[in-house]
Amino acid sequence: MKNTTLITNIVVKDIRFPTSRSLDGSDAMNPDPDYSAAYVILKTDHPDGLEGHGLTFTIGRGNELCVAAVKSLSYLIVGKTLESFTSNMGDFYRMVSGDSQLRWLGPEKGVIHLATAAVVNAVWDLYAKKEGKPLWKLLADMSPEDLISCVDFTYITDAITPDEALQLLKSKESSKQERIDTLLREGYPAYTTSAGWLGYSDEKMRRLCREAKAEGFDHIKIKVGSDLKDDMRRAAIIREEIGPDLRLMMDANQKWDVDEAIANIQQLAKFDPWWIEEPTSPDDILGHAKIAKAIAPIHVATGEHCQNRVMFKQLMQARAFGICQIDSCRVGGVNEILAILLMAAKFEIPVCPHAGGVGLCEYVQHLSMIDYIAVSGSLENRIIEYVDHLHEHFLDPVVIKNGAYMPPKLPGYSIEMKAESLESYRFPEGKIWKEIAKEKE
Ligand SMILES: C[C@H](O)[C@@H](O)[C@@H](O)[C@H](O)C(=O)O
Ligand SMILES: [Mg+2]
Repeated sequence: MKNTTLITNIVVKDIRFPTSRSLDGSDAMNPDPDYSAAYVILKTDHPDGLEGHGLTFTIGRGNELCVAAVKSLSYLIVGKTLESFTSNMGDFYRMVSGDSQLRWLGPEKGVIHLATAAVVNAVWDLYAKKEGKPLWKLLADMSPEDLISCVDFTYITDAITPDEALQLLKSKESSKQERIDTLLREGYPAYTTSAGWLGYSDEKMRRLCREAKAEGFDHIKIKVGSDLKDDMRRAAIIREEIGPDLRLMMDANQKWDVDEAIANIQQLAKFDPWWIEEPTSPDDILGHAKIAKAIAPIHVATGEHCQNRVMFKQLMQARAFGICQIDSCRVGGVNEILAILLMAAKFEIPVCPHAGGVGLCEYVQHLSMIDYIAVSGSLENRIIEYVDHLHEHFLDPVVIKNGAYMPPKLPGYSIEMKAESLESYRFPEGKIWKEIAKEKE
């Protein structure tokens, strides 16, 4: 029997969920998000019909641009074998992110990089399925040398060299099993954003806070950045519900200028936030550094719009944030995430992934788990975002127990959606969107 797997075709779908109707996911910058995915299926000649699935997250209009960008990248993938990629994952990443003509659209940022993430993650999903392991376990079973070979160190060697990274992984190697056992027993701690979306009424917020507490969450995030008076009022309600001991985080979704952020956070400080997220433009490294200095010991958190490892490097070098929020499909997929995890471990900055979107919880649980098992080796001040939306569309949805993510068991990257969901939510032809169009007529 041949043991190579040929990728015969890529299918790309524009999948959108009408979440703006219930204001799920709403924040000061994004008042009406429709959680969406440019969804990729790698078809293969594997006798069991193995497929690699991946997606990149957007919030509605423009999702078709990511779909088109995936189509542009597909010539790099189709007609090649999985094994030609997995024999050197670092070269594979450089090949996809470095195409001599497509690179002009980035490099490594914007729509082309979102599309890169969908494709790269689909290849990792296929790889993990072929090996019969969940992605976190596939990575956990790799030697330090193999993990390092997945990483593109281009432009980051001034922050971490391949040799330093290798030593870091080696120092954690002998104790990996203990941490795997901890995860299997207790899971990875989570926080919830589901109570604090900006569009929710006070009543709904109060009810969701109580539910979150009862479910075992001890960290809760709320949206701010609309109007300071209203932010203060909502923060007071939440504190009243959760009491003084639970940790409260605040997310401004890039609403403020630098000095405005400092002034507003100084007011909000009376509600004792643990971090303030995306206080200003995601591209403003020095602005974040100024804010971080002014508001300490409150931490600055950012990353969901941080476009690549080079930007993360600068945020770390400038001590511009205290919490690193990787996003599974904003940067170029698993390979680039590993680069960021390694830098964060070296700079001793906790990684708390962003997961407010469709499929992001399913993705990032694997990333935090590999961070704990093999890279940082720590759970201190580390917590994965959880949002309670759209999990029912996935074949292997996240399992939360007592406020913690339990390690996925099925092979792959947990991102495969049910066939019926892919059909019904296809934009604009799916049943759901046809109904919405009719209502509007
Ligand atoms: C539009 C989205 O729901 C965002 O509000 C969300 O990703 C958010 O920033 C988060 O931190 O989860
Ligand atoms: Mg956020």
